Amino acid sequence: MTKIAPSILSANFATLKEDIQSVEAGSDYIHVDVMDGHFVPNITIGPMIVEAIRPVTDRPLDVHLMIENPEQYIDAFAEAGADIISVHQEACPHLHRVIQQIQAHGVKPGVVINPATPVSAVEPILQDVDLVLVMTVNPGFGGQSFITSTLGKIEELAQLKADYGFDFEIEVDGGVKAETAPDCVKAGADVLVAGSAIFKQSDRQAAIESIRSSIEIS
Ligand SMILES: O=C(CO)[C@H](O)[C@H](O)COP(=O)(O)O
Ligand SMILES: [Fe+2]
Repeated sequence: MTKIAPSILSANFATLKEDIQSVEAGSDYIHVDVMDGHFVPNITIGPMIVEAIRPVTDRPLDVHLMIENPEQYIDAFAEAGADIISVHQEACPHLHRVIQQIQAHGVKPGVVINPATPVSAVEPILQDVDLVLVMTVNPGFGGQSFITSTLGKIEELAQLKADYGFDFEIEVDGGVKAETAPDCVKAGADVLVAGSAIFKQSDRQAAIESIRSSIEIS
C-alpha cells in the first residue's frame, strides 16, 4: 500500500508536538525537511528539533537533508533519532561513502535527485539505498507547483526495480496533493510526501483521506 509522509515544513512550529500528533493517524512516516541556507535558499530544522520530536511520535522520522557537506551532520541526525536519512546526489561528490556513514548508524539511507538531475546519476548506488526520493519541485520551500516532467523519472526507477530486483522505496516530494498523487502512484511512487496539502488544511485527517481516496479510485 502507498505510504503517506506529512512534511512538517508546513506545520506550525510553535505547536509542533500537537501538529505531528494531528497527522499520525493515517500517516506512515513523518517527513522532516532540513535546509541550510546554502544548498537551498531557506533555513529550517537542526538535530536538536529532531531530538525534541523523537519522543512525541512512534512514526519513523524521514529526514530529508537539503544541506551542503551532509557528511558533517549525519552523525548528529542519526543520534537525534532519525530513522531514514536522505542526502542529495547534487551535494555528495562521495555519495557511496556518505551512504555507508548513514548505514553505520543502523539508519536507512536514501538518495535524492532534484528535478534537473537524471536517474542515471544515482544508478551506481541503487543497490545500496532503502529510498530514492524524486523531487517533484525544486527544493527549498513548501507550497510549490508539481513539475510534471519528473514523472518519467519515477517510471524509470520503477522499471529499474522490476528489472534488477532492487528493493528501495520510491518517494516523491513537492506539490503532492489529491490532484497530483494519482499520476505519481501510476508512475510507481511508493511514498507520497505532502506538506501544505495536509498541514495547511483545517481538517488534516480529511486531507490525508482525500489523498488516499484519490489514489484508490484513480
Ligand atoms: O522538501 C521539501 C521542499 O524542499 C518539502 O518536503 C516539500 O516541498 C513539501 O511541501 P509541499 O507538499 O507543500 O510541496
Ligand atoms: Fe522534503
